[in-house]
Amino acid sequence: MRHIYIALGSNIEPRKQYLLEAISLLDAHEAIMITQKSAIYQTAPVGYTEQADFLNMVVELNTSLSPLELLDVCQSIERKLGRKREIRFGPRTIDLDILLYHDENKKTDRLIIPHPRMHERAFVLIPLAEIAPDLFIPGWDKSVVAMVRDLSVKDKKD
Ligand SMILES: Nc1nc2nc(S)n(CCO)c2c(=O)[nH]1
Repeated sequence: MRHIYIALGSNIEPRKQYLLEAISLLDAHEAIMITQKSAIYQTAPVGYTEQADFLNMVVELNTSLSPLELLDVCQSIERKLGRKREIRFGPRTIDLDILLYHDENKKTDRLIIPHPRMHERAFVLIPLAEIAPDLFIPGWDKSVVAMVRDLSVKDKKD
């Protein structure tokens, strides 16, 4: 089965509501079907640390949309939920990042898949391992996968 994974994040209240609304907007799209949702994890900000904690999660979906068509839908949901791109890595109402699109590799000025920073982000890897424990991620060794899978059990928030 071919799968697509999207990471979601929010650190402007009401964070959980923004996550749930984004998922419902994705699932309401006629060409998108959400097939799995991770738990929601509260995570300390990485990169730009002078901001509030995030709520993060990952969803698995199937779609007939192309990667760029899916990106257009994600960006329209971000706009609809009030995403303002003031500070590049700053606070946001909602963030939707395409992580993996089947086994496609794509590098354009709009979209790079697999997501170029997913391998260094526990706030992505832990929810992803929770819903796709057997996913083979190039560049990962088994010990990392086992550690991340253990963490995903311990750190679930709800
Ligand atoms: N914990 C955490 N830190 C982050 N830093 C940035 S930028 N972001 C936005 C990622 O696109 C996050 C995030 O979603 N979660």
